[in-house]
Amino acid sequence: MKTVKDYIRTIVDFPHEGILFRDVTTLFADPRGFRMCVDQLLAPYAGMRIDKVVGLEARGFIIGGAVAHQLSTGFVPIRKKGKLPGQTIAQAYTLEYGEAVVEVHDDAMQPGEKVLLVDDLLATGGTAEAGIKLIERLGAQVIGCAFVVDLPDLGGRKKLEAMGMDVHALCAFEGL
Ligand SMILES: O=P(O)(O)OC[C@H]1O[C@H](OP(=O)(O)OP(=O)(O)O)[C@H](O)[C@@H]1O
Ligand SMILES: Nc1ncnc2[nH]cnc12
Repeated sequence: MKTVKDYIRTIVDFPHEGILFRDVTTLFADPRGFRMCVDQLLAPYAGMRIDKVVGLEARGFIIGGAVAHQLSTGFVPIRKKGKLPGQTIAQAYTLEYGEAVVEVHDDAMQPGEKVLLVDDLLATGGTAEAGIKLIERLGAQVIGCAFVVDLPDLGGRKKLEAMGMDVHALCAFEGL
């Protein structure tokens, strides 16, 4: 039987030379693959209190919406700067290939709420770290960080675990 990893395609030299881009669109496009992905992302959190699922732009929205629907929770987007219409708080971060700022609506989570953070891929962990900081600045608590892909050589898992986070990933690719 195919695994989640089997559905993920690798594109060489995208978006820059030297990057092996792990493309989850082929996983999301397959009905068995997408269901397997959502079910496996959720499995470790069975029976736990989760008030909100937070997804990181852009591919984290695809998974996060499906996960939130399955859990019957609300969904909150963390977006790149300038996209959210209401009052926001912002957090800067560095990426594998660049720098950026992410934002969340300042009323999107309440103090004490339990949050599951989801994204397609963990590389340096900069994006997820920025997301965690935004969630914590609103007084909510990250009970888990779930990813489809981990790139362990880029150190994201270690960074998040050093912050005390519980990290769950469905598969890993060695190398950059
Ligand atoms: O662990 P990091 O080094 O922070 O990298 C991981 C992030 O990079 C990718 O998003 P990207 O910033 O390319 O945005 P996109 O999903 O909008 O294309 C990926 O979807 C993660 O969000
Ligand atoms: N190698 C990679 N493949 C896909 N998305 C990424 N985001 C950061 N690094 C990536």
